[in-house]
Amino acid sequence: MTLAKALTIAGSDSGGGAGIQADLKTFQELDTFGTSVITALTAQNTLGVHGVFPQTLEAVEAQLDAVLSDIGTDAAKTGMLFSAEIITLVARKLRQYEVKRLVVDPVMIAKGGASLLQEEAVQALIKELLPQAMVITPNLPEAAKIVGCEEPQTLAEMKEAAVKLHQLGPAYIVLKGGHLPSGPAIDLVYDGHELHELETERIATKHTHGTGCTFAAAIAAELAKEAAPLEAIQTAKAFITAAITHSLAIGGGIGPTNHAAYRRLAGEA
Ligand SMILES: Nc1ncnc2c1ncn2[C@@H]1O[C@H](COP(=O)(O)OP(=O)(O)OP(=O)(O)O)[C@@H](O)[C@H]1O
Ligand SMILES: Cc1ncc(CO)c(N)n1
Repeated sequence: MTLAKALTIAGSDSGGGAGIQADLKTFQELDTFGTSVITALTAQNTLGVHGVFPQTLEAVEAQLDAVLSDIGTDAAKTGMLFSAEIITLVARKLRQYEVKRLVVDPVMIAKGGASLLQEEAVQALIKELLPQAMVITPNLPEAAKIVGCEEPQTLAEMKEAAVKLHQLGPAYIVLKGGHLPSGPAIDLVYDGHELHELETERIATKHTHGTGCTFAAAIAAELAKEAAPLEAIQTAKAFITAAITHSLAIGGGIGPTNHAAYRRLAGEA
C-alpha cells in the first residue's frame, strides 16, 4: 500500500493543539503519511507560550535532508519559521528538492500574543518563500504586516489585500477571516483571476488554539493527494469547521480544536 506524503516544517507545540503536533494529526486524519522538520521548540499550553527555543540552522538542514533525500514528499507546509536565517534555508532546500506543492502559513504571533517570527524576518518571508508558494494562508494581522497596510476590517478591504498579496508571487491566496470583528467566518480565495468566498457560521467557542495550523495542514494533505488547489482549500475549510465545532475544553485556557471530528462526522453520515 502507498500513501501520499506530506511534510510539515514548523515549530513544536508541547500542548499538542498547534504547530507540528496539529499538522501531523491532521495529516493522519486525511490519510497521508506525515513527516516533520522542527524549526523551534515551544514550551506551550492552553494558557500561552512559556518559552521559545529555536533550533540551529544545522539541525533544521539535517532534518530537511534526512526527509527529502530518502522519503521525499508530495506536498509541504511551513508554519512557525522564527528567523530570517531559517526562512532562507528552508526556501533554498525546497527549491533544491523541487517541492512544488507548498503551503506557506505565515505564522507570526500566537493567540496569547507571543512572537513566533522575528520582526526583521518578514522581508525574508516576502522575498524568498512567498514567490515559491502554491498557497498562502495569512490571517488578517499577518496580511497587514506582509502588505504594509492597516488590518482589513471588511470584506472589501480583504479583497484589496488579497490582490496585493497575489502580486507577491503565490499562485493562491487564502485570506482567513477568523479575526473579522463580527459576522460569519469568511475566507477569501484569490488565484489572480477569480475571487471565491468560503463562508461558514462563526462558531461560538473560545477553544480555537491551532485553527490556522490545522487549516493549512489540511490544505497540504489534500494537495499531497493531488487535489486541485481550490478543491483542497474547500475540503480543508470543512475539516477546520468540524474541528472547531467539536473543539476540546482541555486545559485552563484556549483549548485545541478536535482533529478527529471531520473523520468521525464523515463516518456517521
Ligand atoms: N469561531 C470560528 N468559527 C468558524 N470558523 C472559524 C472560527 N475562527 C476561525 N475560523 C476559521 O478557521 C480557519 C483559521 O482561521 P484563523 O483566522 O483563526 O487562523 P489563525 O489566526 O491563523 O489561527 P492561529 O491563531 O492558530 O494562528 C479559517 O478558515 C477561519 O475562517
Ligand atoms: C508552534 C506553534 N506554531 C504556530 C502557532 C500559531 O497558532 C502556535 N501557537 N504554536
